[in-house]
Amino acid sequence: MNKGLLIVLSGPSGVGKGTVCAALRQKTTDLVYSVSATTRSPRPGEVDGVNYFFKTREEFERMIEQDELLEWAEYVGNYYGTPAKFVQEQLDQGKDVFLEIEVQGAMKVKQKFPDAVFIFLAPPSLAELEKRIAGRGTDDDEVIRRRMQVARDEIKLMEEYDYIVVNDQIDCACRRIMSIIEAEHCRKERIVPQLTTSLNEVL
Ligand SMILES: Nc1nc2c(ncn2[C@@H]2O[C@H](COP(=O)(O)OP(=O)(O)O)[C@@H](O)[C@H]2O)c(=O)[nH]1
Ligand SMILES: Nc1ncnc2c1ncn2[C@@H]1O[C@H](COP(=O)(O)OP(=O)(O)O)[C@@H](O)[C@H]1O
Repeated sequence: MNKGLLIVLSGPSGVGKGTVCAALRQKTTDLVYSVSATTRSPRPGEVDGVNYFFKTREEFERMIEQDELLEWAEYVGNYYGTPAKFVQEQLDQGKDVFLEIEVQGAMKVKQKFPDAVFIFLAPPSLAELEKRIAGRGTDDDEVIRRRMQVARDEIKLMEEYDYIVVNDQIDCACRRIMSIIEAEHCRKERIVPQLTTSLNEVL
């Protein structure tokens, strides 16, 4: 078992993962956020090394070959992946690491880190999801159509997750995620090994 908690948040495009993560960042100081590598072009305002590490396809494929990624996936025509070294270093230091990734990648993390915590951020409805993707104004009609198609398949995998948080309101979704993390820290599998020293007379 890792010293820190690995928390994986997934959910369909447009459900509000980025928005909820930004709100979580403001409310929590004790989570470390992994920065992914991607071949997608930066959106206005996105900064290399902050939002993503922006890579060419050749650079990304080299990272795959050199086993630098904890997981990776191809999503709507682009590669996305989690740099492994940073995540492992933080977990080894006892830090809780937060990954915001799509569903195929989350399933790969599940194979490598069975004790990670998997949270699915669900939309209140498909109509609301489409409204949010379109309302964001970053994708053309064809990309919106493809993201909605992928979303249907992603929602089918919801059962594979430990927790489902409906993103009806940003603050409520954040509160639920923070409660899940808090509860996971109290799981006996995690806490008993830490208590064996302090409670050694009875344990
Ligand atoms: N597997 C995997 N998915 C990622 C990673 N980073 C981001 N994603 C996911 O890739 C999808 C597309 O991300 P992006 O292009 O930023 O669009 P948006 O999140 O839908 O606004 C989202 O579902 C992200 O959660 C990663 O490192 N690995
Ligand atoms: N709870 C919510 N209620 C209404 N709109 C939301 C909510 N959460 C996010 N949004 C909006 O939905 C759109 C998509 O959110 P975003 O965070 O970009 O999604 P994702 O990262 O999952 O693709 C944004 O315009 C955002 O402001």
